[in-house]
Parts: sequence; C-alpha cells; structure tokens
Amino acid sequence: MGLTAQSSGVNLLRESFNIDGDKNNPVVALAGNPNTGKSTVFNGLTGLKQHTGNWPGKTVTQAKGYYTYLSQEYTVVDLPGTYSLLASSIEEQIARDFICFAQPEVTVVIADATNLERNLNLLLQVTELSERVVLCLNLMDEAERKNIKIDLNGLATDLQVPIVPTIARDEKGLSDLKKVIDKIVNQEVQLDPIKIKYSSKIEEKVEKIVPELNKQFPNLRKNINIRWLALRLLEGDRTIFETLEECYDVNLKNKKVVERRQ
Ligand SMILES: Nc1nc2c(ncn2[C@@H]2O[C@H](COP(=O)(O)OP(=O)(O)OP(=O)(O)O)[C@@H](O)[C@H]2O)c(=O)[nH]1
Ligand SMILES: [Mg+2]
Repeated sequence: MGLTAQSSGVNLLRESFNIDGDKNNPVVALAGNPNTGKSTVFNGLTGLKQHTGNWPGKTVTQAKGYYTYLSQEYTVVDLPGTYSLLASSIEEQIARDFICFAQPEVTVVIADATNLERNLNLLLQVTELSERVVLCLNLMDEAERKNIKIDLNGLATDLQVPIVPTIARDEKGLSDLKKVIDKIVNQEVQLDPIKIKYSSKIEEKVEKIVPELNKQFPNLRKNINIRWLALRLLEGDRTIFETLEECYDVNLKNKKVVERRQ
C-alpha cells in the first residue's frame, strides 16, 4: 500500500491547516520561490477542481485543488512563494509549517530553470525537512531561449531527487510530474536526497541536542524531523515554539534543552 495520511497519523493536523484530513488523499505541496510558475503548475494539475480561501488565522491566500491519476485522487496545495523556510515572514512560516507538520506525501519544489542557483537554496531547505521531494524545473522554454543548458542527469545524481523539466504555461511536462508523484506515493522510487552537513561546531551541538529532544519529547519523533528541529533551536528560531505549542501542546520554552544554549 502507498503512503496515506492515515498511516502517518496527521489527519487532524491537516484539518487544522484547512486540508481535508478526512479525505485521505495523498497531499502534494507545491513550494517555490516567487514567480517560478507555482500557480501555473497548480492550475495545470487541478484544472477547475480548486478552491481558494485563506490559511487558517492568516490573511494569506490558500489555494487547494484536486486531480485524479490512475484512479487515485490527490489533493494539491499551492504554498506561498518563498525564498527560504526560515520563517522570517508569514509566508515562509506557512510554507515551513505545512511541510513540517502537515507532512505532505510529496513536496514539489518548483524552480526557475533560468535561475537555478538561487532556487536550489529552497530545495536544500525542503530536503532537510522531508525526503519525499521532486524538483520541477519550470520555465525550460526561457532557459532554452537564453541558451542555458542544464545537465538533468548530473543534477539528479548530485541532488538525489527526481527532476521533472516543465513548461507549465504550455502544460508541458505535467503528466510526467503526475507520474513521478504517483511513484513516490506508491514507494516505487528510492528517495535519499542530499543533506547539508554543517561545520563540526554545529554538528557537534546537533548531536547533543537530538538525543535530548528524543528523550524529552518521545512522541515528537514520529511527527517531525528531530535533526531539523535541533538546527532551528540552535538558530534561535522562536516561531517554531508557537507552532509546536499549537500543534502538539508541548512547551519547549521551559525545557533545559533550550536553556543550555543560552
Ligand atoms: N515562459 C514561461 N512562462 C511561464 C511558465 N510557467 C509560468 N509562466 C509565467 O510566469 C508568470 C508567473 O507564473 P505564476 O504561476 O503566477 O508564478 P507563481 O510562482 O505562482 O508566482 P507567485 O505566486 O507570485 O509566487 C506568469 O506570467 C506565467 O504565465 C513557463 O513554463 N514558461
Ligand atoms: Mg502563485
């Protein structure tokens, strides 16, 4: 059986993000820098089967929609455009929290093929949070026009993520994207994207914090990536506390694991 929300127990959290947890559809999140064609991909995938509203409690528009592939219905969520997931803006916080807590079965990072370097920064942040990632290289027509050649096989090998080139405006490549998403959901591809290794000073601290977090919050490990959480704590990111308290009713502020680094 493929990945389902039921098997990972996140239905309730999905509902709190206004995503129908009861439907048990695999959820596909579309992430990407602003203006890379996320909404064009979203429209191409979902056609008229879409709703827009606001993210709960936020004045940021949420678009969700549906498509069916090989008799399986998927829910697609168009995340706000962001350059990073460092939660320094509401948009970044929404994108980060959704990937971290609603745990989409697949996150598609939509990148502008003419500006790969900047766009890959977000991809590397997403792969720190989730292994189930596809890189959608959009605007391939623009890249060709600018005579930019991309070694797709070399890039896929370096990043260890599936890559799908698209021209979303002409609906080119979107059926390949659906096929790759289906393979990930049905666990037909091995996924082990590259992870950033930090300086030994940081890695040593992470090594100390991870077991401490596992000990103090044994249930958290099932739901979120503890290495990622340790990195956020080291960074002093306060916004993660708010979301943890909202989603899990845990209070990290009073725990010694945080006090130690102050
Ligand atoms: N040439 C070309 N243009 C594209 C392609 N995909 C999207 N566009 C155009 O790029 C512009 C931005 O597309 P959107 O889909 O709005 O991008 P977005 O990522 O949703 O933008 P934000 O939501 O503002 O972050 C639009 O004018 C699209 O028509 C493509 O593959 N090739
Ligand atoms: Mg958009």
